[in-house]
Amino acid sequence: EESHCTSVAGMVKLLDLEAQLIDNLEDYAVELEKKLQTVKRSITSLRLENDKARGSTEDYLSNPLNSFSLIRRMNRDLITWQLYLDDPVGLSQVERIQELREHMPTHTDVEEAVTALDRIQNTYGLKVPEIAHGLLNGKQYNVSLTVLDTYAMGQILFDQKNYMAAASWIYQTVVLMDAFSLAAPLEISKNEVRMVYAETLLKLNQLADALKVVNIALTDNPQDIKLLLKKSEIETMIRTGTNNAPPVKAQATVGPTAYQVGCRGQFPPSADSKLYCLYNRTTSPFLILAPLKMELVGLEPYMVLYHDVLSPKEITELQGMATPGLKRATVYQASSGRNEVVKTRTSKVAWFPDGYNPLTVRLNARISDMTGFNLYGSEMLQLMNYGLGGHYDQHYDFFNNTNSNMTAMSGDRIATVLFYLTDVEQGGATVFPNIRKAVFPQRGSVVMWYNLRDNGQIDTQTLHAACPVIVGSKWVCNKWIREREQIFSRPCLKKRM
Ligand SMILES: O=C(O)CCC(=O)C(=O)O
Ligand SMILES: [Fe+2]
Repeated sequence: EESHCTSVAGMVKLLDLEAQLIDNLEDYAVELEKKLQTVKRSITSLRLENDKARGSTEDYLSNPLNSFSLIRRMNRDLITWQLYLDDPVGLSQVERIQELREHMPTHTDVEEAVTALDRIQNTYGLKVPEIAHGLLNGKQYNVSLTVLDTYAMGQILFDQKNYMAAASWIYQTVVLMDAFSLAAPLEISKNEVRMVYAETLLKLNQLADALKVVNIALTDNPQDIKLLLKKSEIETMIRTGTNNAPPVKAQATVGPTAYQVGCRGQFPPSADSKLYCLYNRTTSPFLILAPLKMELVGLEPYMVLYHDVLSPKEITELQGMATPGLKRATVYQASSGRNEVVKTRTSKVAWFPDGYNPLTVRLNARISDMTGFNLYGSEMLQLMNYGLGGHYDQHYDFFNNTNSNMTAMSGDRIATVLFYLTDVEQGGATVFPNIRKAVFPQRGSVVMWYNLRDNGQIDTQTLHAACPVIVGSKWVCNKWIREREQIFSRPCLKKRM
């Protein structure tokens, strides 16, 4: 599975593909036009001859040449016409669509895109009508959804049994239908949508509302059998107090979770006076020559932010290196002992060995300078690009030492270094809900934190997540540093727990 929507860079080729589809449709129109012109031209000359004859039928037919010609064309030409009309237009274009379909997004891609948009809505507490009109998290964009978009959202959320969300999107579709006129073959009927809306309300046990919707539809189409049947079905349900839908849980009215608050940029600013900014000239000798702007973000866990670490040229080179090889990111699953594609991490990644090229060598040297860690035995550099609503749900980067096959060689992930290659217009923060810290991507900056405590134990305060991107193409470069090589630079300290 290609999983198109999980990286912005990976979706670029879709636009190219769409252009090919449009060209193909145009070729089809040209073919159709040619045939149409042929038919029209023949009609003119045929009618001319026929009119002339009918002006003086006897005279016309007395001439042997006329009557011969009439007999001949009504037999032989007619057969030719029949064959011509029967010959399908644009078969090669129809075949071309079939070929192109292989590279097109699948139903699974659409489902993933629906889930992503729903995720953006939930995480940031957005309203469906606002999204539909291009108002995203308080910012108006010059783009809006069509009724086909909102209808697909509703239908697929319905199929996923997310009836609450489905109802909002289908209601939005009913509302939008007054303003939209769809052209064949893509038109949908208002009745069909109302019927689906009623069906969704039934799933939510809102019988009276469902009946109202059916009644409104009936005023437009009093004779519609399906609607009449639905009406009596709902009336029976109301009378007998039965509904085959399972009871719905009341929508929780609790406020946003700490994670959601963080994603929305609503954690209070830190009042800790031990947190400050400085030029780091000490972590490694190189920093005496080239000190780095450092901001202490937190002490437990230790977390720092470096600014202006990557140059625009380096960023462009990194993106260029990664783009052709981007693959859906995976997560280590303890249950299977393998790395697997999961719904909780939607991005694409490309891995680069330390000595891949001069840039990776330089980058790794810079990581050592910033952290004081020896990277021998650490994991490869990961270059990641997030896509539509791309995120990484709350997780820890450490394996936890019970997991011996991943940690046997080089130990656990003592620290994480995360470079931000791009600014993200909206969303996409890295959030630490337990310590109530959120780091928003800034092109060229780096966040680094310790996943293990001084005594080598895992630090559960490092729980973190990549919030869904709302608008932007979020690129990060990640390095997971392993603990074994740090035995002398950061020995386990028994006394501090
Ligand atoms: O992209 C981010 O903001 C965080 C990524 C992350 O946590 C990870 O890759 O482990
Ligand atoms: Fe992480």
